[in-house]
Amino acid sequence: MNGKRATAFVPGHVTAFFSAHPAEDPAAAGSRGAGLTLSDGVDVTVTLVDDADAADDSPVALALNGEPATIGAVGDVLAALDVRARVTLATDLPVGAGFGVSGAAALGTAFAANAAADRGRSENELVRIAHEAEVERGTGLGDVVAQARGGIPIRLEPGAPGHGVLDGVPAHARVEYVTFGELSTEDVLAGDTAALTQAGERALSRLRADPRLPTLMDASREFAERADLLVPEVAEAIEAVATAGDSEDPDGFGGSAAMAMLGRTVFALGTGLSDAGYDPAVCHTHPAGARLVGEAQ
Ligand SMILES: Nc1ncnc2c1ncn2[C@@H]1O[C@H](COP(=O)(O)OP(=O)(O)OP(=O)(O)O)[C@@H](O)[C@H]1O
Ligand SMILES: CC(C)(CO)[C@@H](O)C(=O)[O-]
Repeated sequence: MNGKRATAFVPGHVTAFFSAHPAEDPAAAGSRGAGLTLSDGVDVTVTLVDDADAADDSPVALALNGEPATIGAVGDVLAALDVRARVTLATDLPVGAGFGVSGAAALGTAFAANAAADRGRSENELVRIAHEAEVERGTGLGDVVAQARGGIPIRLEPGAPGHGVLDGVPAHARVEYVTFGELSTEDVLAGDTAALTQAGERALSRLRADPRLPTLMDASREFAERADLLVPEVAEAIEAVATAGDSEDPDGFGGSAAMAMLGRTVFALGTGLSDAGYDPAVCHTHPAGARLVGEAQ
């Protein structure tokens, strides 16, 4: 066992709306759209494994909150960096429910493997490697670049650094969320995305004209309906938050909830879900992007 290890933290990311932009080159493929990065995220620890200790040819043994798991993009990132490792993910976020856990796992693995194995790659190179892996696995299009940036990212042009262009909504907010279950990103992206992309482009125009959080939330609600992605439990919660209104909310965000893409998840600003009688998880928008948090021999 080599034992060298490093840990990275990657914020969660809920997409408020998006349009899909496939391309042959995975670095050029991606999405336009906007979302919130979250202080709830994923701690990714990469521990190097000697060739002699590896049980088989696979570059990775992955554990998610202590249980064995498979996230294809993680193995692809290690292969791209020519690293064999054990990867452990620790997170409070639900998986497969619209929080970008697969993107966080890929990006955190890139940062931590580069540090543990001293690969000498730059941040843009590591973001590109993670983005390509995520796109090729069909588990996300824009989460990685958003999670590398932090804040409230607007994805103006799709793709990895060198292709994509990012902006942001200059704001900070308390965020509440409730998850009713998973929605497969792979299935939605593999289907017909024409209506979704039209709705996503419209939402982006609205946010570019008025880059404020209430507009982001409103554009997100309209997108979910137009793209026909709204699921009944989420629609009910959005309605309940709107009905509970804004009188109790010191941040002035009362009544504002939307659906996280792509999951059976509702997120709200301020105290929207608590005011509506739900028992949400609570976090904040995250001011910064993915970062290394520790290295050890
Ligand atoms: N316990 C688990 N539940 C769901 N998916 C899991 C689990 N363990 C591993 N996975 C893998 O994690 C990945 C989840 O990716 P998916 O893109 O659906 O969700 P996500 O990244 O959490 O959210 P988003 O919808 O924002 O992309 C898949 O590759 C799936 O195979
Ligand atoms: C496709 C997606 C909604 C999956 O979470 C996300 O990666 C995005 O916004 O591109």
